[in-house]
Amino acid sequence: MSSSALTCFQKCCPKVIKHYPFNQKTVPMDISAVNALPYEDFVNIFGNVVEKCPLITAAVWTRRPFTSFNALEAAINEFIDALPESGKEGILRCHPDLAGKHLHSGALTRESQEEQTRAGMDVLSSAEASQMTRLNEEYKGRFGFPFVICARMNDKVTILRELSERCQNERAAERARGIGEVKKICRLRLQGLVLSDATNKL
Ligand SMILES: NC(=O)N[C@H]1NC(=O)NC1=O
Repeated sequence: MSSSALTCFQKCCPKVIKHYPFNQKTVPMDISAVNALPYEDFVNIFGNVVEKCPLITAAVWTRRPFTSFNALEAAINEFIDALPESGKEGILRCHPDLAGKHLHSGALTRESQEEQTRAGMDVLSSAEASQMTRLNEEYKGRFGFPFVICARMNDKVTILRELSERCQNERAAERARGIGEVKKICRLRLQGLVLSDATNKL
């Protein structure tokens, strides 16, 4: 972070600054602190609100100033909605499998690791783990992109049920459904970084 931006950010949000660097967990900042961030810091902080898609964050930076948390979220969602279907599928392909090999090897992003662990993906019985692997493969074979669901809004029972049911859908419906889940994941990740609008109007 440049020194002028750091000073500005310190003024805006003194509680957050002690948590620098930002790739670690931080106290949520207010929207004026978000608007004061230079491009590099903005991408460092928000680059993974859509899993492994910092391009989205980089593009959305040009939409500042954001009037509120909801405006920031809306800018991200509008960017996603404007993508061609191939771009939306690309976003889905950036997501790791639920309960996949990377969960146990520690190769997931911090956010994904936390979400999957919270949903109990790391403590599946061997029967559940085999079912998950089989259905994940079936899903990818049918659609050409991985099954995506907001793990923090589900548990292992609902995830397995949804995975099994959604394998039966049409590709376009599943693409739209997966993108809807990406937006839910994004909203929850943003809530960990930015104060919500009740406390946060410009
Ligand atoms: N495949 C998939 O849904 N992955 C994810 N879902 C979620 O909430 N975090 C993820 O990494």
